[in-house]
Amino acid sequence: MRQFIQLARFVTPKKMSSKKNSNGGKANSREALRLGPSVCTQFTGAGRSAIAVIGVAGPAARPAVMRCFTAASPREVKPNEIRYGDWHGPMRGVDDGSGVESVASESIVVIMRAEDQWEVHCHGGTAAIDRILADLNEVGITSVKNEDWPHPWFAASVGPVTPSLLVREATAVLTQCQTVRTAAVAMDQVRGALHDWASQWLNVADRSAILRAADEKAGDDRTPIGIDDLHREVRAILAYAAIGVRLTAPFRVVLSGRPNVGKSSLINAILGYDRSIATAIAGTTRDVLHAETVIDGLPIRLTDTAGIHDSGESIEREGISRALREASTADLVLAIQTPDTPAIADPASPTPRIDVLNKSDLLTTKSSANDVIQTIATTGEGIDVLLSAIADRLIGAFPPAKSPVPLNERQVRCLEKLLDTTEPLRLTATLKELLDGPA
Ligand SMILES: Nc1nc2c(ncn2[C@@H]2O[C@H](COP(=O)(O)OP(=O)(O)OP(=O)(O)O)[C@@H](O)[C@H]2O)c(=O)[nH]1
Ligand SMILES: [Mg+2]
Repeated sequence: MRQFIQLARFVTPKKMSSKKNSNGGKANSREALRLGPSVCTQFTGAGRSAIAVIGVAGPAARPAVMRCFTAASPREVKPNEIRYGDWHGPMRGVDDGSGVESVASESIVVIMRAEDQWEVHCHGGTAAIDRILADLNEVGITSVKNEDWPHPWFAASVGPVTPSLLVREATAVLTQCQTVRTAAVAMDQVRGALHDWASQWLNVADRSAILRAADEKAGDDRTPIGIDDLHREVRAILAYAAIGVRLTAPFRVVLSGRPNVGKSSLINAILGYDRSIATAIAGTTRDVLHAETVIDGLPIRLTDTAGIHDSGESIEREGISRALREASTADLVLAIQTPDTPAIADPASPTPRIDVLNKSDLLTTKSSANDVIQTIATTGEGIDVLLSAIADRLIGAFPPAKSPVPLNERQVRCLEKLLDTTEPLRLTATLKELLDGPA
């Protein structure tokens, strides 16, 4: 769709608050440019961050930014030069002769990457970001999702020159990651880890080398890569699928144990604030309660649950069955016990578990158990060791740097399809589908 965008009128902050334009209220920006579609998107991750980056691209990028932004210095904007100034939004009243409306402004930084590619760097809070995007929309710039970003320059600066669907999907996931560790895995895919792996195998399949290799005798140096290698690599990549497809969701860590062992006190000690009610009365927590935090760069959702015991009372029974359900679907269970209350977690359960001996201040003799972490929730003792153990357990499952990792169900399905065939034409089609979607 073609759009009309009015030419920017450059006004200093002082003039912004004046009641009349310098030409007596007659607008000098009525001249309109016929321009192609221009778009904007938020490049930085979801939630709050220190600084947010908004991309603006297209033929209307310059006039749109200039209509909303006044640089501190009136020098001409040059490519890649950082320009500091005020974002005041579109100056209403410029064209209707009523004078210019005074609007609150944000201090921001603008960088022109190319004539039609601009970045606005602003405060990372959602209010600032939403306001700038809304202002850009008002001057005719359309908001798009990251994966729909039509200008390859962002991905091109970090990944393959023409981003494949795979890389665009990774870029979209990257913007949703909330911690450094999860973002690093997504960033590796934006840089082309899975893309390059799939492209290399596509070359091999294209040349029908896989069939030849399958026919070669084992140990023949001329054809070191074959279908078995491909399938082995696919299985290794799929082993990271569980992490890759939920990089944007936190790991679920559930505290489980009998009543009164200190589950709620522990969650409060880990979080550093009183999220959960902890009292001396057994049966205080009756329902499931969640709290999000970050441990060693990993997004974690901690879950406090009702103490598990035989109960005849219906509300408590419901709380206990919810507690058991949460524990059975967790990424990690913290099985809490005390010197006088044993653990109840099922040792045969496949859910990874860390055993915690809380109320270790009540130990009458020193415990020699190495595989149990001792804590005193009420003083915070042992909490740092517990945090390291949680991170170690979860990070252990993380792919090493630069590993190809599938980030969504579509990618996982394509990889699984590769395991179902040895036929080069089908391999070629599936690798192409992995890279760029169905033909
Ligand atoms: N001495 C000692 N007391 C603790 C410790 N941790 C918790 N407590 C106390 O134990 C009591 C029970 O703590 P909670 O955190 O409510 O225990 P809970 O496991 O959540 O209990 P329910 O919600 O009833 O299942 C409270 O009085 C806490 O102050 C500890 O490490 N040492
Ligand atoms: Mg509790």
